[in-house]
Amino acid sequence: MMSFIKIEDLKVHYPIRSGFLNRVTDYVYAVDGISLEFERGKTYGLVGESGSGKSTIGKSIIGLEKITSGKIFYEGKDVSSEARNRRSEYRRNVQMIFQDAMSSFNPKRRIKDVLAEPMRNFENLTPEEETKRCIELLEIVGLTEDALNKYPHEFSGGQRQRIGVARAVAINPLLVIADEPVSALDLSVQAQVLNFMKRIQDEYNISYLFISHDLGVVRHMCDEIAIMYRGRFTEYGANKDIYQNPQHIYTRRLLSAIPEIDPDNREKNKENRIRVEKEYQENAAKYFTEEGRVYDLKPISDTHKVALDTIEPVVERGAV
Ligand SMILES: Nc1ncnc2c1ncn2[C@@H]1O[C@H](COP(=O)(O)OP(=O)(O)OP(=O)(O)O)[C@@H](O)[C@H]1O
Repeated sequence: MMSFIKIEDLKVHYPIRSGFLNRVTDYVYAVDGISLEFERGKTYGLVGESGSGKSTIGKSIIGLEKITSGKIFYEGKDVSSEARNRRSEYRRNVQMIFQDAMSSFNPKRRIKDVLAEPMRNFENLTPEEETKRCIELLEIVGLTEDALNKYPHEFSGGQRQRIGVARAVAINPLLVIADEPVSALDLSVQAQVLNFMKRIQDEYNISYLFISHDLGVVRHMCDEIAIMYRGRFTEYGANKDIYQNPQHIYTRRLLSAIPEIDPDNREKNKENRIRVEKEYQENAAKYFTEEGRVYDLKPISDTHKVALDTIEPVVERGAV
């Protein structure tokens, strides 16, 4: 299948300023050379600990963050500079769901206006058509028409997140970036929101870039998964490969840290964790540079899966 969006060697380096003259003294290599392709109807997971650069990737794709270098292609066309233009064709097709819909919605606007905003920006609908579409969207995410005239604070966290999902798909985009869409919700509500996301995906053939630090949720949602560490992918592959046959020591370490629910397996799990941690401590030098950054990874197959023997030390760092 052909990809419709292609990210090529994306870098976002933030300058760190210090001293009396406020000079740039160093950079945060928030995103440090990642490549990714999106196909229709698939879910791509970005996992990694806090600060690994997940949100920065999402924000760069949707044009909220200025990219330092690299390119974004949409249907084969270089849109790297268009990504920041909120009215561009590319931006119409890329929407976002934030972690906390409450803070991303204007509290003084009714749900109808929240939902209709993307339609007003990109489509010429009559007021009747607009209302009809809003009601349809609410129904898809399990809410009723009477929500239209209410304000964001009148809804629970889960309901607001569902409204966020409805808003993101209001104009039928190709890609929705979901940055920790359920992390702020109770477990039972999480499942509900995730199920709505899946249903909408089936209905509209949407692709998701699903950003999360929760490996359980990612396993449930994603077809392909990238494991991030300090701005780079340590490993990228199909869900099954990542969970059943992780190649990189960092991936194995992350997976071994998932709490074991089944009491029968708890002891085995603990032993595994100790073994992986020992392996990690002994071998980290092979996989990370002295500054703790990941060595360059060479894609070896269609799914870009990383094999350890292809990891080579980086000789020269590409600074900004
Ligand atoms: N505007 C900024 N200026 C300077 N540094 C920044 C800026 N935004 C992010 N960073 C830094 O870039 C790195 C990556 O941040 P990012 O938010 O992308 O990580 P993340 O993996 O999404 O983490 P989290 O899960 O905590 O959201 C972090 O070290 C962060 O401190």
